[in-house]
Amino acid sequence: MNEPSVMTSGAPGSSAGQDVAQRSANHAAPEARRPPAPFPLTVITGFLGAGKTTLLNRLLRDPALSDTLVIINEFGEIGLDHLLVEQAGDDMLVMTSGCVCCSIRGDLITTLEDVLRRRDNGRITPFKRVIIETTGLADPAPVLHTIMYHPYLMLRFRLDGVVTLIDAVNGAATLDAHEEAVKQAAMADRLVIAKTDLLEGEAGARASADLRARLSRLNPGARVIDAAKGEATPAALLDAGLYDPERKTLEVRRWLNAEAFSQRSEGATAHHHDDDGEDHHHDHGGHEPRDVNRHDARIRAFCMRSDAPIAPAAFDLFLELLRNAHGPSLLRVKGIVALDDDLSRPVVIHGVQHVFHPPARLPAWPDDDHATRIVFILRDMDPAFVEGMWKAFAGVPDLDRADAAALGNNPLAPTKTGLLA
Ligand SMILES: Nc1nc2c(ncn2[C@@H]2O[C@H](COP(=O)(O)OP(=O)(O)OP(=O)(O)O)[C@@H](O)[C@H]2O)c(=O)[nH]1
Repeated sequence: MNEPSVMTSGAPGSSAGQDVAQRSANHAAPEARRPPAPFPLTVITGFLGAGKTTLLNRLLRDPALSDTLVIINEFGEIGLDHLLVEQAGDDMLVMTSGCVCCSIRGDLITTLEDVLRRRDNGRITPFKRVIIETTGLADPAPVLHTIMYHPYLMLRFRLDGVVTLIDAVNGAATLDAHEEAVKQAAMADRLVIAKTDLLEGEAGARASADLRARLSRLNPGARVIDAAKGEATPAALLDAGLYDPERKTLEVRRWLNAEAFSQRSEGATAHHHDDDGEDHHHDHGGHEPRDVNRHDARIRAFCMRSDAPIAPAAFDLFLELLRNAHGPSLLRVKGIVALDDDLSRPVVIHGVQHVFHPPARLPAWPDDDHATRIVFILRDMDPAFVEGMWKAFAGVPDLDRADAAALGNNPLAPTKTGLLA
């Protein structure tokens, strides 16, 4: 059986290539020594009034979610949304101490630790899944960081996915006006458009198609779902993570969805879909915001593909540099990477801003394509910069750029004993 916790186990900051196969082998250990499987955790986000509570209400009526614990975060003193969610009691927690992206992060840790303790001690219904509904103003990143980085929570929870609600009527205006809304859409695994039933006639159909196209440009890898058409089912929204509990396998291809992104390959002419939806065979350099969708113009989504395997140490450095120097720009990074120490066993990576799961080694490639593929959703960052950095660390020759050997073995670099030593 494959390791279900591939993306959630291991210590923060550990180096590339932690061995999933080895940890899978641990599964042969007696039942008592097995760590409990981590609970899938879904984050539902979306701007104020987008339809989060309505969707949650509908989902909770489905028997597939009967063992779900819901945590609702409220902005402000009094939580009201729990009055709207029809199912209450043990399975529902309302956090009222503030916005999830600011003061509440510590509270979220305490809440999650507390529910685990109560569950482990048999004091609450044994939930099998957790859904967090964030306030409409929330940046989803800190919630994701909580379970990707906290040493205990990352053992007990695995991020199943981020579901972002967008209002079909006000969504475009909200995206124009609020950068947070764009970030929520760019970070999603599933994009749910609510209220399409309120759109009428040809103009409505056009507005709906425009919104879909805009969301797909912002976040090509996320599936777009129409709630009013009944598409927002548990099957469509849940189990969006790397681990497929149904098949008990790692669904790397589905999770990565690299095919949905425009590709940038080493040696090829830079090529990506820009925010205006046109293909461009050149780069725009600094990517200054320049059109009406000024927030969208800051987002760049692309897949970097490389046939050159990289040394584990060089890959660690590449990730470290990206994380430390450009963390705020990395809205979402997912990838499968060929390391040159073992070409048959790639590593998977997953990052949200400066927080990355420890890279985890897979027992084998998921398909015949053995190239490195990393999908990036960047804000205020040029894809060409990331690609250039990759080429430098992977040792891919490029015009006007020092290669890895030159970077690491420069005879003119200062030494302790001076240049003539
Ligand atoms: N017609 C229609 N109305 C909807 C739909 N989804 C939500 N609504 C309505 O939109 C309003 C806001 O929905 P909520 O589910 O409360 O939105 P929310 O995102 O939880 O709102 P906040 O918690 O305030 O951020 C409510 O009046 C809902 O009845 C939909 O698909 N169609």
